[in-house]
Amino acid sequence: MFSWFWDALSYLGLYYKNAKILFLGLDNAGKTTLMHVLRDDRVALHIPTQQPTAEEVVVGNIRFRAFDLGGHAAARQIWRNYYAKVDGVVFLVDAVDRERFPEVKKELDGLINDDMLSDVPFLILGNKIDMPRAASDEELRSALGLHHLTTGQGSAPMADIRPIELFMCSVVRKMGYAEGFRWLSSHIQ
Ligand SMILES: Nc1nc2c(ncn2[C@@H]2O[C@H](COP(=O)(O)OP(=O)(O)OP(=O)(O)O)[C@@H](O)[C@H]2O)c(=O)[nH]1
Ligand SMILES: [Mg+2]
Repeated sequence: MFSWFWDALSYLGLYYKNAKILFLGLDNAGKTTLMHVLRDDRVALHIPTQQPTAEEVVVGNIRFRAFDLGGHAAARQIWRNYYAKVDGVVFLVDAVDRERFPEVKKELDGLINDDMLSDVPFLILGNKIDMPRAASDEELRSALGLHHLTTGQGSAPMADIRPIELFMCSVVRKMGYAEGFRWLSSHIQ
């Protein structure tokens, strides 16, 4: 209802949704790099994240409170502490590191099947496509078993279906993730 009104406001940059999103994924996937590109519009060097950090970032018409959680095995133990009242998950994958695809799949399956996240949209970002060896969209879908899980890149709300979709990107080249965030924002109430 009145969607033209909200569209007009967001066009003018006057209306922001507020959303809590989590940046998850294995260590070295690019979560902190993405966080800083969104916040400062620049690529900085990062050491592996030890302590979770929260930042306010604005993408399109959404003001996100984004939580950057470490991805190494010990850090994954505390991911669950952040699941309450989450509006969206951004799950980053290093598309170059094929050896770890099984480990990625295991973690992603665990998240997708977690009761606390059962209504939460998942934006999966296949990162580092600036590297020539990076897996293609198709290869990554196969490796992660996404073919029967993803719900399409359209923005139309789907009744009773939890949105999950893969977008390929390069955070350092600032390519691809904006489409993903636009998709995610269209699925956050
Ligand atoms: N080639 C390439 N490298 C990237 C890209 N994004 C991130 N990286 C590199 O990947 C490495 C890991 O990035 P981080 O952002 O620290 O990864 P993280 O997911 O925060 O890792 P943890 O904090 O350990 O969980 C860094 O060397 C980044 O420069 C990208 O789009 N392309
Ligand atoms: Mg990090």
